[in-house]
Amino acid sequence: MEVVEEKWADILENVHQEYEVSDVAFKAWLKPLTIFQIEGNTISILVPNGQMAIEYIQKKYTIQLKVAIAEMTGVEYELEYITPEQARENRLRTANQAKKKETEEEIPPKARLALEEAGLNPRYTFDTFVVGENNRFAYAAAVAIAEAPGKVYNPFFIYGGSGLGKTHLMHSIAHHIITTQPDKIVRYVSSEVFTNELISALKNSNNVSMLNAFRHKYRNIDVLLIDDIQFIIGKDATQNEFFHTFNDLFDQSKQIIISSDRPPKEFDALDDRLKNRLAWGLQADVKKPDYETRMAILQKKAETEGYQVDNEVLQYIATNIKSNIRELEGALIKLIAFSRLDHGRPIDIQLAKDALRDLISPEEGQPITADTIIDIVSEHFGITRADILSKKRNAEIAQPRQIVMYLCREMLDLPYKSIGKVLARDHSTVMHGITAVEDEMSQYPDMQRTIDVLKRKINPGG
Ligand SMILES: Nc1ncnc2c1ncn2[C@@H]1O[C@H](COP(=O)(O)OP(=O)(O)OP(=O)(O)O)[C@@H](O)[C@H]1O
Repeated sequence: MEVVEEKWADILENVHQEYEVSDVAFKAWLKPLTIFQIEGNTISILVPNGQMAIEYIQKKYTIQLKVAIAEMTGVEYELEYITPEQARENRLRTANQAKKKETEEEIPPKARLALEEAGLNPRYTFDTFVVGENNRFAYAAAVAIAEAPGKVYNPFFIYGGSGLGKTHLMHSIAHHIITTQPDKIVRYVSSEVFTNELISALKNSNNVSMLNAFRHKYRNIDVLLIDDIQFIIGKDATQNEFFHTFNDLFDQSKQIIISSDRPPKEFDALDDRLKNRLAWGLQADVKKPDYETRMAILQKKAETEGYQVDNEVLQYIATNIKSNIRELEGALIKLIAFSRLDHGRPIDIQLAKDALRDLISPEEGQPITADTIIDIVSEHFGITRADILSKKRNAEIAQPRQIVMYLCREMLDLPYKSIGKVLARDHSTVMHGITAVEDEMSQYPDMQRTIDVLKRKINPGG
C-alpha cells in the first residue's frame, strides 16, 4: 500500500480543516472519495456520485487535494476522477487483458511466430466465434478440418455475404492447426495478395527463379487458405496459376480452404475444370445471423472488451442491425466511443439512438407496424413471413400466427378487423386467436415469457 493510500482519510480531513469546508459539504463531496488506483504519479479517485459530482469536485477541490497530498506524503500527484461505471469497466478490461495475456502465453513461441508469419488476426479463433443456426454447419466442418487437415473435407469452400464471419472462421482453422500441430506449414492469403505476388513473379517472366520461388512458396505447404477467391476468378493468369497450385496440393492430400461471396456454381467465368475440382470437397455457407445469434455476438464482444452495456441497449442494436456482423460490432464500438467522448454519458437507448443514427436504417424510430410484428415473430419461430400469411394450420405456424394477432392487439391496439385484414382472416378468427394466446399465457409461464421476449424484440426501448 502506498503512503497516500494509508493517509487518505487524514488527507481528506486536512482539506476539511485547512480550507474550512463545511461539515455538510465535506460529507457530501469529500468523504465519499476513495482511491481507485495509482499509476505512476497519477491517482484515480473514485467518485461514487457520478459525472456531475466529478465536475464539481474537479473545479472546487482539486488544488486543495493536491496540496494536502503533497504536504502529507511529500510526493506531488496528478489527480483524475472516475465514476463507478468507469471503474467497473476498467477492472473488467484489466482482467480480460490478463486473461488474454495468459492465453497468448500458453501458445508456444514457435507457434506464436508462425501465427504472426501466417498473417492471422489473433482474435479470430474458434473460442471467439459465436455459433448460431446461420453458421453451425460451416463451424462444425471447420472444426473437423482443423483437427485433421487434409483428411476429411478437401477442398473446403466457405461462402456467404460480406461481414458474416468467413475470414474469422478461416483464421480460426489456421490458428488451431498452427497451435496444435506446429510442424504443419500453414499459409493464409487473400486473393489480392496471391494475385499481386503472382503478377510480380510474372512481370519478370524472363526471371524464371521468381516464378519458381512463387510456386515453391505456394506448393510446399500443408494447408493453404485463400480468402475472397471471387477476386481472382476471371483473371486468366491468376486463375490458371491457382488451378495448378490447387491440383498440386490436392494430389499431395494437402488441405485447401477457400472463401468466397458465392458458391462455385454461380461463377460464370470460372473455368469448368476448376468448378469441378471445387465440387469434390465440401461447400458450406454462412448466412445472416438470427436475433439470438446477434445478441450472443454482441454480448461476447462486450464481455471480451470489458464494456458495460445493458441488455436493453444490446437488444436495440441486435434488433436494428441485421445483415452484417461487422456493422453489428462496429455499432457497439461506436456507442462506447460516443459515451466516452461525451464525458462518460450513460449508455442507454437514447445514447444508442443518437450514436447510431447513421447506421440504423431510416425505418428505425418510426412507429411499430403489424409488418414489424410479423417479421419479428416469424424470425423468432424460424418460419417465414409467407407461412404466417398462409392458410397452413399446423401448430408450428398457427400458434405464431395467433401470437401475431395478440401482439398487434396488445401493442398497436389495432381493431380485430384491421388485424384480420393484414392476415387475411375474418374478425372472429382473430378474436379466437387472441383469446387462445391469453388462455395459454394464464396457464403456462413459458408462453408469458415468450410474449415478453417478443415484446422486447419488437420495441427494445419500450
Ligand atoms: N459468428 C461470429 N462470432 C463472432 N464474431 C463474428 C462472427 N461472425 C463474424 N464475426 C465478426 O464480424 C467481423 C466480420 O467478419 P469477417 O471479416 O470474418 O467477415 P467476412 O465474411 O470474411 O467478410 P468479407 O466477405 O467482407 O471479407 C469480424 O470482426 C468477425 O470477428
